[in-house]
Amino acid sequence: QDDLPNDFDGTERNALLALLSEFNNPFLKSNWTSIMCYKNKPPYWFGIQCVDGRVTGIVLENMGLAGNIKPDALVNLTQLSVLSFRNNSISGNVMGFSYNHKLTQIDLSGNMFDGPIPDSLLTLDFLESLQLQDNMLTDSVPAFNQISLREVNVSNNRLSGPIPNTIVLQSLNSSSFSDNPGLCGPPSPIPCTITNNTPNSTNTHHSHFASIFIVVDIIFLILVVALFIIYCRKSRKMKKEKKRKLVDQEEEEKVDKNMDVEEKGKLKFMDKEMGFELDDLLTASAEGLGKGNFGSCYKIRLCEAVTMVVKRLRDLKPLSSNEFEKNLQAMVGLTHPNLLPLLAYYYSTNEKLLIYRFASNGNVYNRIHGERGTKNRIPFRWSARLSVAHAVARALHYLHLNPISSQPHITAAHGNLKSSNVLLDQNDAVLVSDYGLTSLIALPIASQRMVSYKSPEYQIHKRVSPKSDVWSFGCFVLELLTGRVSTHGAPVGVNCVDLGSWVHRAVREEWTAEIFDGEIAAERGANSGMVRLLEVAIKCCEKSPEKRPEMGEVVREIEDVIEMVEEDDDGDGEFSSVTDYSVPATPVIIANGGGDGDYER
Ligand SMILES: Nc1ncnc2c1ncn2[C@@H]1O[C@H](COP(=O)(O)OP(=O)(O)OP(=O)(O)O)[C@@H](O)[C@H]1O
Repeated sequence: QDDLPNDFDGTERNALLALLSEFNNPFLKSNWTSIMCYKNKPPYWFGIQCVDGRVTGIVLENMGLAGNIKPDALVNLTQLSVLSFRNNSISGNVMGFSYNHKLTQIDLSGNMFDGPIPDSLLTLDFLESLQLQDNMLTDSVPAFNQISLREVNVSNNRLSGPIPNTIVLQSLNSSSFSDNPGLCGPPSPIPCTITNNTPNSTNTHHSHFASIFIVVDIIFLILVVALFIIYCRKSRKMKKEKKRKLVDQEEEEKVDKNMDVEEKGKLKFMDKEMGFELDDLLTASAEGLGKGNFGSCYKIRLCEAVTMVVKRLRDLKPLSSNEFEKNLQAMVGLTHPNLLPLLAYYYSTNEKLLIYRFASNGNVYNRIHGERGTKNRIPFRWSARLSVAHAVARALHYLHLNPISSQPHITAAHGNLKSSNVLLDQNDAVLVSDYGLTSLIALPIASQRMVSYKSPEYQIHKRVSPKSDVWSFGCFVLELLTGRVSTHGAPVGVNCVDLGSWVHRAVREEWTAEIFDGEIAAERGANSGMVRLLEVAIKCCEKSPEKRPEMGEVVREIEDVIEMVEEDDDGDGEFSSVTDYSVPATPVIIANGGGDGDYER
C-alpha cells in the first residue's frame, strides 16, 4: 500500500509538467520523469515536496530557470504550502494564488518578475512569509493584513505610491520597502508629497494664457513689490506673530495625533488587564484555526502556558468606535461556566478583533463528525453527548435570563448556536462561543449566515426571538443524537441534512431506531434516555415558536433524562468524559452509520 503512487488523478503531475515546459531546464527534464510521489515515501522529483502523495511544496532555487509562468499555473496545486523560485531569471507577471489557500511561504525573490503584485495574495489567510525583493514589480503595494504574516519583503522593485496603513505592513522595517523609488510614507523614511501634476494640454493652455496677460502680470508684480516694501516692517512683526501661532497649532495637532495612535494601538480588556498587549499578539506565533461566517480565527501562543484566540471580524455594520465598544461592553458581567468569556477587543477603522481563551479540545462539530471511519476516531459516548446538551441548554437559559443590555431590539440572545460554536476546553468543560455578536452584524448578512435566521418563523414572518435559539438548540441536539451533519452550520461542500424535517419523517414513518448515531445506539441501556432526549429536541424544533418550550423547561427535562440514565446505569452513575476512549458495550439496536446525510442541501 505504502508504495502505491498517489497522484491525485494526475492533475498535479500535469500542472508540474506544464511548469517544466516553460522552464526548458535539461536537468529537471531528465529528473521529472516516472512517478512523482509515492504514498508515505519521500518524493522522487527534485524540488518537489509531497504529503500523502499530494504536492505541498515546490522549491526550485538558484537553478537559472528562465521563462514565464502562466497566471493559472498553480490552480491545480491546491495543497501547496511552500513555493520558492528564489534566485532564478523568471520573467513576466507573477502567477495567481486564488486556489492555493494553504500557502504559508512564498519566495519569488531575485527574479525578473514585472507587473503588479497580484491581489490574490491577499486571500491567503495562512501566509507567513512573502519574499518578492529584487524583481521589477510595478504599481502599488496591496494592503496585506493577514495576522499570520510575519515577513514581507518587496525591496528593490519599481513599486510606487503610499505604503498601505495596515497593522501588518506598518509593523515591518523600512528595509522591507527600500529601493523602490516611487514608494513613500511610513514605514519608509520617504514622505508622500501631494503632487499637482497638471496634464500637458492644460499646461499649454496655461502658458498661452500667461503670455497674453504677461504685461498685466508684470505691472501687478511691481505694484505688489512696492506695497511689500512699504509695509515690510509692519508685516514682518505680524508674520512673526502668525508663525508662532502656527507652530503652536502644529504642536497641538501632533500631540492629538500621537494620542490617537496610542489610543488605537491598545486592546480594551473586558474585566481586568491580562498582562499582554496588541503588539504581543502580533509578534507571537500564530496558527489559523479556520474561517467562519464573520471572519477568521487564529490561535496565538503568547508563552508556554498562555494561548489566546484572536477572531478577526469582517462584514460588520459600519460602526463607530463608540458604538462598537458599547455593544461589546454590554457583555460585561455575563458570566456562566458554559459561556466562553470575551476577554478583550480591539477597534480601529480597518481592524476589529475579539480576544478569547483557547479551548484546546476543539469544537463539538469535530467531536461528532471528525475522523469517522478511521482508527483515530475517539468514540463520543452517549452520556458525554447528554452532558454537552445539558451544558449548552444551561448556557442558553442563562443568556435568555440575562439579555444583553445594549441590544433590547435583538431578541435572539445567541442567534448563531451550532456545533462549531460549542467548544471544549482542556478539561472538556463545554463553552458556548460567539454569543452577543448579532448587533454588530448588518441584518442582510445576519439573515443569510446566522442559524436563528434559518428558523421557520424568520422564513415566514421575518422575525426572530429567544424561541429561535430554542429551535437552533433542537437542531443541535438532533445533530448530537443522529451523528448527521445539520444543514444549519455545515461547512461548504459537506453532505448535510435538514435534521428537523428528516427526524419528523423518520418518526412519522416509524423508523425511529435508525435515527440514532450507530456509535451511541450500540451502547447498553442507552435507548430510553436517547428517545427522551429526541422528544425534547423534536419539541424544540416545532414550526410554531409558541409551541416550543422555554429554555428553563428544556434544562429541567434534560436533567430528568440525566437522572434516568444514571439510575439505569447499574448504579455506577459516572458520566463519561467528552473525549472518552472506552469502547462501547454490546450493540442493541439498528442504527445509521452517522455522518453522511441521505438528503443533501
Ligand atoms: N476560543 C476558541 N478556541 C478553540 N477554537 C476556536 C475558538 N474560537 C473559535 N474556534 C474555532 O475556530 C474555527 C473558526 O471559528 P469561527 O467562529 O470564526 O467560525 P465558525 O464557528 O465555523 O462559523 P461562524 O462564523 O458562523 O461562527 C472554528 O473551528 C471554531 O470552532
